[in-house]
Amino acid sequence: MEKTNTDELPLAMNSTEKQETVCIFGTGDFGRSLGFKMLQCGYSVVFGSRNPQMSSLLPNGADVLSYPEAAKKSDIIIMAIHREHYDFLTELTEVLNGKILVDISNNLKINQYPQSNAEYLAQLVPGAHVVKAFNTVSAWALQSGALDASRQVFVCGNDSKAKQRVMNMARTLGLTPLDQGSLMAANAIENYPLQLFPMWRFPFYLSAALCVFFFIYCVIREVIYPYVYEKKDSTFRMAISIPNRVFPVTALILLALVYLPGVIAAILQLYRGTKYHRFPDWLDHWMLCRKQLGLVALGFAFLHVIYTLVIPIRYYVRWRLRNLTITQALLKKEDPFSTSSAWLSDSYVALGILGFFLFVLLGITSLPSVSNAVNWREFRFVQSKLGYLTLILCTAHTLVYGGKRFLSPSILRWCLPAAYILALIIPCTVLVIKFILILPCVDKTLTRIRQGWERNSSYSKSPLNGKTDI
Ligand SMILES: Cc1cc2nc3c(=O)[nH]c(=O)nc-3n(C[C@H](O)[C@H](O)[C@H](O)COP(=O)(O)OP(=O)(O)OC[C@H]3O[C@@H](n4cnc5c(N)ncnc54)[C@H](O)[C@@H]3O)c2cc1C
Ligand SMILES: NC(=O)C1=CN([C@@H]2O[C@H](COP(=O)(O)OP(=O)(O)OC[C@H]3O[C@@H](n4cnc5c(N)ncnc54)[C@H](OP(=O)(O)O)[C@@H]3O)[C@@H](O)[C@H]2O)C=CC1
Ligand code: HEM
Ligand SMILES: [Fe+3]
Repeated sequence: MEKTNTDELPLAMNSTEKQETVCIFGTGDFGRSLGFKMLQCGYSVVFGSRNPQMSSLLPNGADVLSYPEAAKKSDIIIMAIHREHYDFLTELTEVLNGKILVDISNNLKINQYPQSNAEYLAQLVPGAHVVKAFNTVSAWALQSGALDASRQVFVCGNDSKAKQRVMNMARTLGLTPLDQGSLMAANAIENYPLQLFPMWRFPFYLSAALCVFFFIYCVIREVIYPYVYEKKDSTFRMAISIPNRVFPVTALILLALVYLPGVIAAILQLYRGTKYHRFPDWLDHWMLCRKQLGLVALGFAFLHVIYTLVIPIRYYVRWRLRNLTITQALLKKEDPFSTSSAWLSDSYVALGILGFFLFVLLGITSLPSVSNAVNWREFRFVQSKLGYLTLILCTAHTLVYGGKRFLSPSILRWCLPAAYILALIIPCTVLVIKFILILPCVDKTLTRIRQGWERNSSYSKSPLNGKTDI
């Protein structure tokens, strides 16, 4: 067998091999935790410190030397120091020449400095190979082993051999390295741990805006309008009746907004006749947060279901039923049974239940443990095909709920239609466009565009590239 190259180190080190020595600059929280983990994983660790004698609490088995002495012991040095203290490294440029310097630092604010910490380090020590890594792992998690949320390590650097070594080291520590390219990516990697739920922000604000809008809308229609015309106090509706309109309406609109970018993208591709043009930024961003939009929608659907379950125990509902019965008894008048009403009522509830079941299924498949267990086709089947079926069922649930009242002018109050009519606009639009997109003639063109065919390109017509299917 050939000699093992350290650049392609196996996942765990072979016990017959000499232990690889890693130097860690800084004996603070992160340096100590990383050193402890590295010793556990079979590395030999040398710390560099300003006061080698004073350093306490260091893991057993690690050596502590002065910074220049420690640097000499290893060709890979982890900088567990804050950026603000990097300047002393300029005095060590000679000993650091040709070494791999791993920058693990984070800042306190996004884009705090014009230059990323890793690029600044590379500028301070031009002879070294700087690799950015480990900044998304917390010192606490490294020591306690609770790495659930932070097993991923983003790595970038200009020297691919140096980067490979750091990635192998991450794997040996039980982490998952993700190559992010050259050192130019360091800025994004440094900003990453400072972001607060970036993908959730748009769905969160959007759903909050929808809720506020529909709440005010329903209060105007169902509280202020009866008060103005009948002097009736309906404020109690704000506790259950109105939320049970606002939440399902928001859920339905958000669900439709999950599938709207897909149809907009398809229309753009058809219009441009190619898939090789970038989508506008807003569409890209929207596509990327569909999962979060969908999960927020599921949350609102859950609220609707819970609010619906309590309808029979509400005082107002029981009072109305009792009164209706007594009035009918007094008048000796009976409502005839209406089969069509029974059908309408049962159908809309059944459609709601089936829609909710598929909605939950979509939510379950988005759990990483489930989505990792299905292949790409299965995932797409559930998310795309069953997703559309969910949208159809929920839209039908609302349409049938509207039923006969739909077109009657009595549901307009101050010219305002019922909230569910507004809620149906986007879902119906998405479903109609989707229906047009899956018509065989349109679908065929779209499929060809998505396979790389271009309407206005002489390249795609060339028999040489094998795409002669025009
Ligand atoms: C509760 C819930 C949970 C969700 N969880 C997730 C999740 O975990 N992950 C996630 O990504 N989304 C998730 N979503 C969002 C959504 O279900 C998916 O993004 C879904 O794939 C969107 O479907 P689409 O048909 O619009 O997809 P798109 O991928 O945008 O496709 C649009 C159409 O183009 C076709 N198409 C797309 N790309 C190609 C191609 N390269 N070649 C040929 N045809 C193509 C498809 O067949 C489809 O008909 C979730 C939604 C909900 C409601
Ligand atoms: N703590 C964490 O969870 C994480 C930290 N990081 C990053 O790791 C780096 C270190 O963080 P952390 O260990 O928490 O910080 P600490 O303040 O605990 O440790 C920093 C160490 O830097 C050394 N140092 C070198 N020069 C100086 C100087 N002039 N003044 C002060 N200290 C100096 C010191 O070691 P000595 O006294 O031995 O010289 C000190 O212990 C930071 O860049 C941080 O962003 C990244 C991810 C997570
Ligand atoms: C177990 C599943 C479900 C049941 C039992 C159910 C039941 C109901 C009931 C009883 C109503 C009438 C409420 C009222 O009279 O005020 C209603 C309305 C409505 N439902 Fe559902 N539903 C379910 C799931 C869903 C889902 C998943 C959605 C969509 C995301 C949805 C969207 C709506 C909408 C938009 C309305 C109209 C709200 C209004 O303006 O009053 N429902 N549902
Ligand atoms: Fe080199």
